[in-house]
Order: sequence, then C-alpha cells, then structure tokens
Amino acid sequence: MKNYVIGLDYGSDSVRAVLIDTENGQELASDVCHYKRWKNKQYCNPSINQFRQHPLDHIEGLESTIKNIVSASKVDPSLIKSICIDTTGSSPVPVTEDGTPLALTAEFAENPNAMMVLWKDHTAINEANEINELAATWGGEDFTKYEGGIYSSEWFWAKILHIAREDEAVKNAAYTWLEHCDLMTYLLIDDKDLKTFKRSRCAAGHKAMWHEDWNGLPPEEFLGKLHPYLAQLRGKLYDETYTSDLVAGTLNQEWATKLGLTTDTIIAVGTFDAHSGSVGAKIDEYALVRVMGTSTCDIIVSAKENVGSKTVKGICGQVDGSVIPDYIGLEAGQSAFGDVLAWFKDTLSWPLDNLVYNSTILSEEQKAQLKEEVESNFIKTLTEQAEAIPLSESIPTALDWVNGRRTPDANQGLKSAMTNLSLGTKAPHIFKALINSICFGSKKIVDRFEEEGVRIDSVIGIGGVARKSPFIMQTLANVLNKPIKVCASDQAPALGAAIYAAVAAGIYPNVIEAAKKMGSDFESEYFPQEDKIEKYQELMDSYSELAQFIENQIEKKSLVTIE
Ligand SMILES: Nc1ncnc2c1ncn2[C@@H]1O[C@H](COP(=O)(O)OP(=O)(O)O)[C@@H](O)[C@H]1O
Ligand SMILES: O=C(CO)[C@@H](O)[C@@H](O)COP(=O)(O)O
Repeated sequence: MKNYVIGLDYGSDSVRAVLIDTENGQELASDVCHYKRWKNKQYCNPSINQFRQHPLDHIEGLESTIKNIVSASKVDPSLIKSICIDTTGSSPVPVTEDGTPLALTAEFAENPNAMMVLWKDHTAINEANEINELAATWGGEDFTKYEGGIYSSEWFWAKILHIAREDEAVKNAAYTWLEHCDLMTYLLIDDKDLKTFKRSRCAAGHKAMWHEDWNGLPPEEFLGKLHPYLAQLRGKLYDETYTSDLVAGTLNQEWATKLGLTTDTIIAVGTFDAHSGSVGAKIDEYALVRVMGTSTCDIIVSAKENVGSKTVKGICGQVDGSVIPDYIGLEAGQSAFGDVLAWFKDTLSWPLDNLVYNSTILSEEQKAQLKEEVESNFIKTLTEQAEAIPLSESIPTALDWVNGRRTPDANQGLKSAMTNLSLGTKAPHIFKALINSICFGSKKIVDRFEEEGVRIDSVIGIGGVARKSPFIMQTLANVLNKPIKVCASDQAPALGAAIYAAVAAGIYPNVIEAAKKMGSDFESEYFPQEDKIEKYQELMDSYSELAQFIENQIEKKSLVTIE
C-alpha cells in the first residue's frame, strides 16, 4: 500500500509545502504562500536590523499550503501518514502559559516585540556581547564552546534578553518562548503539555547552548547573571531535546478538520531548514552542503569518533543529531548571500520606485507592465553584463558583510565596504564585485573547517541561488577550487522534512535509509576552471586585506565609543 508524507518548509519570505510518495521521494504536489504582512514590510525596521514576523503569516500559510497540496494530489487523506516542519532559526516566539503566541492576544496584536524574532534580526548585538563576556569570565563552564566559542545576536538567549530589557509588558506576559519550528509543531499536536512537549534538538543545540555535558540548557546561576527573567525562564523551558526522526504527537482535531486530514497523522519533531535541506540533498560524511538563499547555511555531518572532544572554533555549533541522529551536525554560514545582491538591486531601484513608478505620464496599467518587465530582467541582465566583464578588467573589491558576519567568528557588528571605485565603475562591475565577495566569504568558511581538521571531500549546493545562478555557482567553484554539485530539487528543505516525517511514521528504520530512497538527485555540476583559479586567488587576497582593515577599524571605533 502507498504511503505519503508532508514536508513543510518555513523560509524567510514564504512557506513551501510538498506532498511526497515515500516509496521513491516523488513530489506529487507542492505549494507556496508568501507571508502577507512581511511582504508589506510590517513590523520591521531595517535601519536598526529589526526583522519581526507576525504568527498569523505563518498560520495562514500552514492552512493554505497544506490544503492546496492535499487537494491537488487527490491522495486519500488516510494515506498521509505524517508531517514534519522545518523553519528558519534562531527565530524565537514569546508565548502565554497555554502556548498561544503573544501576538495572537488582543493586547499584543500589533507589538513587534511580541512577534517572532526572525533569524536575521540583529537588534541584540549588545546582549550577545554580554553573553560572550560572561561566558568567558564567570569562572564556570564556557557554555559557548560547542557553538563555535562565540554567541551570536541571531540566537535565542541574546534575542530574549534584548526583548526582556526593551519591553516590560512583553517580558511580563511571555510565560515561555518557543523556537519557530517548535511553535508550528506544537500548534498541530494534540498533547498541549508544554513541559513535556518535545523540543527540537537542532534548535536547542545550535542556538540555545543546550548540551548533554551540562545536562541541558545553561544553569539558572549563569542565566541569572544576565537577567533574573532568564533564570526564571530556564525552569519553563526544557531539559530533554529530541531529533526529528521522532514523534512529537498526533494531529489535533481542530487542525485535522481545517486541513482535511485524519487525527492519526503523526507530527514529527521540528527542525531547521538548512539541516533538513541537507537530508533532502542526501548529505554524507565529508560532504559540505551549502544552502544558498538569502543567507547561506553550511552543513557537515561527522561520525562521533571523528569529532571526539574537538570543538571547532568560529562556527555555529556542533550538535549530536542535529542533521542525522547519532552523527554530529556542524553548522556555519553567511548572514547575507542572495541578500547582498538583493540589497544592491533595491539600491539601484530607487529612481524606478520614486520617479518612474510614480510618474504621471504613464497609466497604471503601463506602470504595472513596466514593473513586471523590469523585475523579470533586473538580476538576469546585471548577471549577463557582469559575467561578460573579463577578469583582467579592474573591478571593485567588496565585503559581503551587509548583515554582519555569521562565520567564521560571528561578529554582527561588522559592516560592508568597497574599494577600488573609479569613474569607469558601472553597476555590472559592482554586481560582479559583490558576487566575488559572497564567494570569498564562503571560502573563508571552507578554510576554517579545513584548518580545524574537518575534512571536506565534496560540495553540494541547494537553495534558490544554487539553482538559479550558474554564474555565481561557477565563480564559487573557481574560488573554492572544488567541484560543486547542485541538488535537483528546488524544495530540498521541505523534502528533507518529508524524509524525517517518513522515519517518524515508521516507514523507514532511519534517516540514512529514508534519504537513500527519497532524497533528491543532482541536476548539474560545476568544475573549477584551471585558467581562472590563480586570478581568483589574487582577488581573494585583496578581499582578505580589506576585511582585516575594516574589522580593525570597526573594533577601534567601538573601543572609542565604549570609552
Ligand atoms: N538569479 C539569481 N541570481 C542571484 N541571486 C538570486 C537569483 N535569484 C534569486 N536570488 C536571490 O536568492 C535569494 C532567495 O533565495 P531562496 O532560496 O529562493 O529563498 P530563502 O533564502 O528565503 O529560502 C534572494 O536573496 C534573491 O535575491
Ligand atoms: O540560520 C539558519 C539555520 O540555522 C537559517 O534558518 C537561516 O540562515 C535562514 O535561512 P534562509 O536564508 O531563509 O534559507
């Protein structure tokens, strides 16, 4: 008898759902829902790096995407055995004692501090610095040691500490906090006991300093030195965590009715998008999977005996079972990748948005047509012209730090910079420089893994940029001087979630076996071009010099500010 499973992938801008045949991983239906309020830029303030999302965006997306795939596939709902949800992270949400997101209560419906704090929100830089300072000086265990030795403002405790200080009302009303992947899983299950609810190992280990060595989260004694609220919160969180091959519960009646599914549907433990994407791309030992979208996440799995007691410096954590149960999952990444190019596109669009699309000469219909044409050709034309610039021609040197630096060595206070501009520098030159910068930032990560003794034999690309930009992928292969395979599925994270769901439902004995049968194949491979490698090495040296200079300057400036 056929069995089907659903994988749900909450990205930064939209949620994607896939309905998968467990026998062969075939996708029977897929659907996407863009977050309505987020699209209208509600609750965000990019000038202070504040990025919040309203839970209604996520709940509406849950309902519409699953309903759409169930009806499009025409599969009998009783054959849909399980669902697993992956989301971005660390993206924590404050909730009441009964697990209701604060923003769904009347008092907090419009308060951004009561909403989900998206991974790329960097309002908690000071709080992350404080956590690092305390971890290094308090005299006890350094709880950052399995998280690369540096706690980031993108993560759980820094974000909660920031909100607790900034918003007394939210602090008082937030009984506890849930990572986004846990919240969406909790919403669907029947058992509503928050104390025994199975939280994600992946989220807890990579972002909340959870580790078996100290029996879970950092102790109250440590957290209390940051804020009494954090010490209190510790007791309302969790001690145990669970991998995503396990069952979190079964679908509750309310959501079974809404979605047209049965209450026998199993809901697996939640996880992060990059980690499930790696499973969808059939990650193996010594392979580096790069999820290349708005940001990058770089994932490696390693046998426990290969890692031993070694801690890898400057990455986003090494967690037992965060990707494949019983293997150590190592994560690194760039805070902006596609977003660097999106920023440039946005900047160049100023005259269009402010003058052309406001013009009284054009009718509304003409404006809409023009907008559509510009939109579909913008990145395409820039890419073509940037690619045509020979490597011998002078182009700027740029840094990829428009949203700070995630790895190596998290420092979200860093900013981007550009040198070598001249009167001859045109938009495609800058675009090419930005593409170089994101590839050089990637090389720094690969170099760090290798310097720390983590072996990388192959590179696999997944995500929007990997599939849509052959020019970026070729540049990356040249910069890394390694071949890169591109995963054929454009829904690798959702497919990975479906694979976890299949194991949770008992259809496969483990994630490795399930991924062999259900994981995506590759659609292309990029090889380094011998004649270009040396030139890219030269350009990389200029990037490294500029990076060092800017980092020193920013450090000096922050020392002056503190005085
Ligand atoms: N052809 C392209 N060339 C370069 N960047 C692109 C291209 N197409 C999309 N992008 C970038 O990819 C990012 C979106 O990646 P995607 O994987 O689709 O989403 P997400 O990161 O939300 O999961 C955006 O930053 C966008 O600017
Ligand atoms: O940081 C993580 C996972 O640890 C990601 O969720 C985050 O980079 C967001 O990924 P996307 O750019 O939305 O693919």
